[in-house]
Amino acid sequence: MKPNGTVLVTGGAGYVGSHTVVELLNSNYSVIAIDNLVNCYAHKKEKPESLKRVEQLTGQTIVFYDVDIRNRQALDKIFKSHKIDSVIHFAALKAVGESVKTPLTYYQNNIAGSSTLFEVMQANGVKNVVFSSSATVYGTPQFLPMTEDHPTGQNCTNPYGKTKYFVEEILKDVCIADPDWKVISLRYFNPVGAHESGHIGEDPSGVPNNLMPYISQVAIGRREKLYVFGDDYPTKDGTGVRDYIHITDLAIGHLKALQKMSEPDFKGWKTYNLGTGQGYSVLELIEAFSKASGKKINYAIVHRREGDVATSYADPSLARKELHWQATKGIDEMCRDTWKWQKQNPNGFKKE
Ligand SMILES: NC(=O)c1ccc[n+]([C@@H]2O[C@H](COP(=O)([O-])OP(=O)(O)OC[C@H]3O[C@@H](n4cnc5c(N)ncnc54)[C@H](O)[C@@H]3O)[C@@H](O)[C@H]2O)c1
Ligand SMILES: CC(=O)N[C@H]1[C@@H](OP(=O)(O)OP(=O)(O)OC[C@H]2O[C@@H](n3ccc(=O)[nH]c3=O)[C@H](O)[C@@H]2O)O[C@H](CO)[C@H](O)[C@@H]1O
Repeated sequence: MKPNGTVLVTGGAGYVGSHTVVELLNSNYSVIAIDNLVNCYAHKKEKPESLKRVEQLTGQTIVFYDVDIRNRQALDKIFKSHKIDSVIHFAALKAVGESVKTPLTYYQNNIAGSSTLFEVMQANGVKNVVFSSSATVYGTPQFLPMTEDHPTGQNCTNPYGKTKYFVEEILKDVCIADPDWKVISLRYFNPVGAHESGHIGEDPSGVPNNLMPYISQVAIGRREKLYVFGDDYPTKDGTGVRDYIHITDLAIGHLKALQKMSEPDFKGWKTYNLGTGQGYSVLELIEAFSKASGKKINYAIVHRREGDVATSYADPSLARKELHWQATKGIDEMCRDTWKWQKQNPNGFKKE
């Protein structure tokens, strides 16, 4: 075991999980990753490709279990076979549109799955957890920039967003019932980019729902053009404005949360925004990506996407003050690293 202890990472083979595992290994944590492979690529059920790449990058080994967080017995066995100090809980389904069509699948996976995980943790005396939440819990912004005390839950327009809100509420109640629990919920704004090596990155299956991977697939020639969802918003150029954050900055935020929870006076439930505090429009992102890649990004303006807001960006000052965390990478690095990953892996993790 390494000096900083052992972290169980659920959903460790996914986009945010794999980048966080790199930073954990590089910072003297031992890692046990679990994933049910529902949204990551594994050749013939071997260790997921993302984690194999993380092992190559770090020169270290990751203990991996192909386990679903809803499988109580399998989880319990893992907790009984290792001395686990903390959990970082990424495992979830995350496609907004899909969640509207199949809400029960989302509630089952994200809420029942999380509550099973917390029960097994409690039974095994592991009571430290960092939870992957999202700015989506704020719903339509009532003021900007959004601080952590912005109301949550009221305007969550889709089941995915509600699962994040409900799991936060569950964790608050767990902390009230048992003061030994230490919980940090990190509300991510818009994670983009890739590890600077280009070895790991975001690998959406099918047509990307999110802007950055879509732009990047246009640049590499996998898609003909980007559809810009609306240019009539009350923003600088009429297109939607978001707070994009580099995935490595986001990953480091999880290490800062673990450090915070290890302080002797830390107790209960806390939440922090992870964003840069800076908003960029769709057209600005297209321009930055064009510059980084040297490619023209073809696009067409189409109607607004249902459920989208005009502008969303964080007030990240609480994380700066209390976690001593601050985003260090700007939009040019986000585009540069996305492009490096895309160029080196035109088909993502799956070699075709
Ligand atoms: N990427 C974003 O834009 C974003 C923004 C805000 C919040 N989040 C949250 O961060 C977390 C990680 O997101 P990501 O972008 O890495 O997604 P991802 O899909 O790349 O990673 C999630 C991983 O969890 C696994 N998984 C899903 N359900 C599981 C289950 N029942 N048991 C075990 N493994 C399971 C998937 O196979 C996948 O590898 C999620 O909770 C997501 O909701 C992501
Ligand atoms: C409604 C929705 O899906 N919300 C999710 C999406 O938020 P966001 O809608 O903030 O992220 P996104 O990357 O889907 O869109 C960013 C901006 O790009 C625009 N855009 C996006 C794709 C595209 O093909 N064309 C285009 O114009 C979109 O209208 C928005 O103004 O992703 C977040 C994580 O990063 C969260 O998971 C949100 O819950």
